[in-house]
Amino acid sequence: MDSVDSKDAEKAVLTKLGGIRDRIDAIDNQILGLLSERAHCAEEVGETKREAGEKNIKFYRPEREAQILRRVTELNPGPLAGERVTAIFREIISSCLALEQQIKVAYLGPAGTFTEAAAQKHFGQAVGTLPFMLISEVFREVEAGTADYGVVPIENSTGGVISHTLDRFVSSPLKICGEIHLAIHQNLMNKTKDMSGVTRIYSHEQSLMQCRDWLDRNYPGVARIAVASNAEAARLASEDPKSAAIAGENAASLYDLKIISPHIEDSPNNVTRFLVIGKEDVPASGNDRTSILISTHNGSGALYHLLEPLKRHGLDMTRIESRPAPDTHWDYFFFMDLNGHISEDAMQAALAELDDEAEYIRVLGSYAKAIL
Ligand SMILES: O=C(O)C(=O)C[C@]1(C(=O)O)C=C[C@@H](O)C=C1
Repeated sequence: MDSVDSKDAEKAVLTKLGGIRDRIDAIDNQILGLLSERAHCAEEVGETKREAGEKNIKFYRPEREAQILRRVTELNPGPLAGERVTAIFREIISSCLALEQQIKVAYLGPAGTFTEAAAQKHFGQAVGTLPFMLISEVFREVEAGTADYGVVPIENSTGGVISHTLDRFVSSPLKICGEIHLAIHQNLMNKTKDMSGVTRIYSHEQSLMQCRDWLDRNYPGVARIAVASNAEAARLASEDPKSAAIAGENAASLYDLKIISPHIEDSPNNVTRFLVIGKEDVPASGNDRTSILISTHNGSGALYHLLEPLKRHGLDMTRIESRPAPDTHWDYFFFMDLNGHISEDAMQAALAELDDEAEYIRVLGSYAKAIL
């Protein structure tokens, strides 16, 4: 191609791009107009809720949000992935909710942890988030009303259950208002991107466990040091060139660290489940889970008697965990997750029978199942 031809070709590309960009500008104008219209609707919803003057007005409606997100994901014609569409609509709803009320969400910190990422995934960027260093502090802040909701980890697909969270439910009056599933990607990071002089790798014990095989293969001689959180690990690595950290991308950008090896978790399906805790009961969304806390007398067939009514009423139990009771009165508490909502007939009938059978039973919450 001579230079005249190549100039013509370049011009043609620019003309074509210019045309497409004009279309994008026109679409953006429409999106902006529609966003503004939606935001006005949210303001109207807020005013209507205020006018209704209920004592405990619920501006945040997790069941409604779940329905919206499921609907748009189902309708999504592509080519954007469902997960991307959900994330975009989450932010729209988050910004609309902020027009109604500024809610505060406490989470297991510090900033840069996966729990922060989970809180942002669920509530969007327009809510105020407050980090606390202990799971019990997150519960306390919500119980005291300093925060409206809390986000705490409950289980990881590799590391198992987070017993601090389960145990806290035994003494707390709080309810479970939602769940969040977050794909966890662990990354090896340090200040220089050079591992030659590194003698220590810091991380949370759960993260070290999730990367154990990878570390055995790649850094068998480097000491692994468990610290309070991944973010703390990143902070330590940012202050010491002889150390590295295993943490999420949030922590890398927060502490200005460079990622040496991304996605080093042993299991490609490494997911952590988080719970949203609050003071309210959540109405049914159409695809819900119910968590209960139950204890029974010790004795032969005790657990069978708890499970039998569930089977008879056709309820699926998706998880059962046992924890020792904090006093000697009962031996064990069981945490059960059941498919369905407390307002459904089968659930009510089964729980009424369990109430007769059990020493103690409490519904921790019925809430929408996690969305993407
Ligand atoms: O439908 C409501 O109740 C609203 O407040 C509107 C809206 C939304 O933007 O769609 C905002 C916040 C709620 O958590 C749920 C939905």
